[in-house]
Parts: sequence; C-alpha cells; structure tokens
Amino acid sequence: MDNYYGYRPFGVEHSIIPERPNMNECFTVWSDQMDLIPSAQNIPDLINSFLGWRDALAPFVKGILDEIARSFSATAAPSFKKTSYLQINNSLPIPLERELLQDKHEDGHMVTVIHSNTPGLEIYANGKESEVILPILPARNEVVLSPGSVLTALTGGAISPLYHHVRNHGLDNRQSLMYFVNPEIDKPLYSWVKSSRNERIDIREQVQNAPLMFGLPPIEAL
Ligand SMILES: O=C(O)CCC(=O)C(=O)O
Ligand SMILES: [Fe+2]
Repeated sequence: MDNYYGYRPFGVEHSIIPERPNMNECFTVWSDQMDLIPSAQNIPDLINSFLGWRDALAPFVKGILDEIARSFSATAAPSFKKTSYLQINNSLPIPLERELLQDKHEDGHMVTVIHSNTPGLEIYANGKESEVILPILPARNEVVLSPGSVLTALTGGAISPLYHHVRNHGLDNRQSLMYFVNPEIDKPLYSWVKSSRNERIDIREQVQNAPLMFGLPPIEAL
C-alpha cells in the first residue's frame, strides 16, 4: 500500500465505513524502519523528534504492560518495538455539520498512548454501548493510555477495549500524537488467561489483521 509509512493524506483511513474517512491527515513512523519513509533523509529533525518521543514512552509502556501481565500470572508482557508505531494526526478544519472527525472505534492494538493539543477526544466511559461519553484532554505533561482489543484477547476479556471518537469543534490547529503498541508476532502469542475449553489461544492472527477494519494493511514485523 502506498502512503502507509511517513505521510498519509486524508481519505485512506476510516473508523466505521470507507464512505466516512477520518477527517485528518497522518504521519507515521514504524519501528526503526526510516528507509520505508519517502524522503526521510530530508526531514531528520522531524524523524529524530518522533524517535525521541518513542524512546521516552517505550519503558513507560513496558512497565505498565509487565505489571498487567504479572497480575495474570504471566512472566512479562510481549516485546513490542518492532510492531509498534508513532502517528501524528492533523485534523482538517471542516464545517460543524460533520459532528465527528473520527467515528466511534477502538484501536485494535494492545494499548495506545495518546497526547493531543486541543479537545475532541471523547471516551465511552462504560464500555462499547456506554451512554456516558466523556471528553478527555490530557494536560501538557500528561498522556492517556487506552487499552485495545489485543489486550482484551491477552487478558481473556478481563480488560475491555476503550471505545472513543473525535468530536469536531471546528478547530483549525488540532493535532494528536499516538503510540500504537502491538505485540511482536514472530513466535506464537498465547493469551494469558485460559479459554473456557481450558486452552491458551494463539492470538497472532487477530493482532495482524486488526488494521483491516480501518482500511489499512495487516501488521508486519519490521
Ligand atoms: O485524535 C485523537 O485524539 C485520537 C485519534 C484516534 O483515536 C486514532 O487515531 O485512533
Ligand atoms: Fe483511536
């Protein structure tokens, strides 16, 4: 797929249906694979800021995931660097008739670390069908950690995915920066909790194929 690494224009990615694309353009940095980004050599400052942010977040994410894994009697969380990526979304200024910049979704990853500079993000506080929808705006020195359906699979359903959408406030300078964290898939990845048939399920296919729901290609181990 063109436009998967580096700059991705508006129109490629959707949350529910392709006819309603997410109203933002993106820039993504996957793993350490700078050679996949067109013209990366011309934008070293941008790339280095992305990697600096990723390297600051990775130990924090590992600490939290290890703690969760241990509470389910797993030794540690799976490695995640090669299958995870940073993405900045630049929201497009559009008329308020379009209520949502991104429709309701969960990210389909293990966790997402989010920071945004202006309001818009709203969470379904009591699960997918929640009637309580709360705006979330991290302070300048805060991030939001959002669980996705891969963590749900790992925990046998104990941790639900956090459904959210992005409201259009008609702002012309809204950016959000996400670290989308996926477990590596070079060897079987078993859920931490046994199924009702007393088995541990290999969840690699789920990890790999989750982005298809947004019109994006499967996860690759880079
Ligand atoms: O823009 C935001 O605040 C969140 C973006 C988001 O949910 C996503 O890209 O998956
Ligand atoms: Fe999201």
